[in-house]
Amino acid sequence: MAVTSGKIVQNVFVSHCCQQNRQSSRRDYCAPYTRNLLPSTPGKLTWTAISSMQLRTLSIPQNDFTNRRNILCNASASSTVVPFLEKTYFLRLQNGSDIRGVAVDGVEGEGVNLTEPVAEAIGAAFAAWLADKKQADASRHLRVSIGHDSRISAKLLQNAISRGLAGAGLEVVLYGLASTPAMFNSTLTKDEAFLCPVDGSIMITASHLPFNRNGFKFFTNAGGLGKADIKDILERAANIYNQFTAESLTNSERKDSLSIKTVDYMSVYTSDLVKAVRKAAGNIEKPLEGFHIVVDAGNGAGGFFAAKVLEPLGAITSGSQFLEPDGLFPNHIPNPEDKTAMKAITKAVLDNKADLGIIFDTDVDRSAAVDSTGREFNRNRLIALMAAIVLEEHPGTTIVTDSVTSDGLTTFIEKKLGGKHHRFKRGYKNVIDEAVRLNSIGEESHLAIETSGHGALKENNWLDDGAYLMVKILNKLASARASGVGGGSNVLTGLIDGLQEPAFSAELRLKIDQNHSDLKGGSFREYGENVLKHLENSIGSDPNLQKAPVNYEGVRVSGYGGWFLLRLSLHDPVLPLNIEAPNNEDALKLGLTVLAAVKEFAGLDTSALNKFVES
Ligand SMILES: O=P(O)(O)OC[C@H]1O[C@H](O)[C@H](O)[C@@H](O)[C@@H]1O
Repeated sequence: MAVTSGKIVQNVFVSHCCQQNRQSSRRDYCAPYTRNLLPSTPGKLTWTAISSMQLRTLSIPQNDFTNRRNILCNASASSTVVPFLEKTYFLRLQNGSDIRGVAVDGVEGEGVNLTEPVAEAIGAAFAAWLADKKQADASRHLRVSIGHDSRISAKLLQNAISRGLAGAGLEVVLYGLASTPAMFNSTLTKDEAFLCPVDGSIMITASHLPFNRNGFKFFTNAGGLGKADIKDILERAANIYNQFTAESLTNSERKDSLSIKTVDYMSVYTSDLVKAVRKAAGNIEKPLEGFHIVVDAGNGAGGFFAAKVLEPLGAITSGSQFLEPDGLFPNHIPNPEDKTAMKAITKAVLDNKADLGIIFDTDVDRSAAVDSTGREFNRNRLIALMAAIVLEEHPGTTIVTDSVTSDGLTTFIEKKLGGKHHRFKRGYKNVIDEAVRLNSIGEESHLAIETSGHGALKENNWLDDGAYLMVKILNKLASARASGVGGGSNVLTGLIDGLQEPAFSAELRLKIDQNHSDLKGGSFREYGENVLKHLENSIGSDPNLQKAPVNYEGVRVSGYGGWFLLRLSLHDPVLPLNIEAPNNEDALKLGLTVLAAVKEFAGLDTSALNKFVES
């Protein structure tokens, strides 16, 4: 079964797809949606068909529309069109500090908006942004690396974005199937044989999202680009796109002169991981000899970890699963936050009587592990484990985490490990930036980590790297072995002894209906903020509840031996509600408190919470 967020519908192709209604200011026309499932011809733009699903009714002022080039209505192998697109179309592709969109047709209600010409314009826009940033003059050719995960739209988007970059005079280096952290790493690696360091890097991925989505993450040696940079790039892309002509997109002379090279960079990245474990074990060649470690890559890009990292270190990897890239993700969503995914790796560990299981998300910036008894090291437990490892190396250091971490984790970090827990906001970029900020004002921090499985260490240039988190765990196994401590993954399990875990823990996601009249035309964010304000006011007078004295996101409240946090999702029109409590009854009391406060907001879908309190 493919991973989808909606129903898969059959593609229906039509040849007469477009009716230009010159009398109307609302027009049905062929949006520039390409049929992305066809094999790509590098360097060639081919619009072969447009599906009926891709017909859009967009509100375009008549003049703007007619001032643009002709819209060809018979989609066929020879017809290429470049319809005008509003700037808002591009800005809607922004997802926090990433670009994300629908790249593949086939899910009902999700029309393709990340097309090849849009990707080409984004490539050219990144080129212009980078040139400004690096203040490069025309004599210096900037170099950009491009990698991708296993998604079926990867190659088409890679070719399109490469054309945009190379067409702007940059040197493009293709890495093929790669991980997001490897891409950032390529801006730091000093090895001219591999054309490194690059000035900028792009990962084509939509992380753990369904198969039809895709997107871009951008890096320079200063780290991942932030929200303001992405907005800037998308605004530039809109201008560039609207200057494209069908001829400029298909000009083969221009394409032949582009500088696009291919390099096996993943071999550099993986050998760095191998070296890190060997070094930590006292320069032993095979420090994991005899350990049986199974990997589940969920058919994403992380399959390399078994053959290129674990095996050279001496580990047995038989029983590893879903290592082959398959962009339809036929086995489970590659995401350590997903229950089915965690069940799959746990089963693999138990079935194979392995010492350890390791699981990654699609682009390998999230990870989790499972010990030999099937106990999961994910969410708060993964943070506790990493905090224990890092605090052994850096006593007293501050551990920065996301906002949905448990009270038990704070007690563990502060009372058992002697560190400081700084619970910040959700979002890997937020926690990393906060850790960097703390260091800059003199508060030492060595670890920024989320319950989602994202994590970054100061020693690793604050690279958000799921594979490196696992390397730290492997180091612990290897060094315990080197110092004569046996027992496989017991050494890891022992590190989180004393972590208190709630009997009840749940996350409910309450959707905001953006079209609801209660929003009065305002944004979902504004509406969500109002819900939060109302909740905050309503709990003020309840003696059973205490607002968290320090809180950076949403409304976090303790009471009935547990806590809840209601906050706005980073990207979606959703208010995620986390509840932890010592038992179901107390969890219910917390749920009822929230429900009483939010039920009057008609634009908020509280059905998940209703269901919870009724059950
Ligand atoms: O706010 P949410 O909807 O829970 O999403 C939060 C998540 O968004 C993205 O996936 C980010 O990459 C994660 O770092 C973050 O944890």
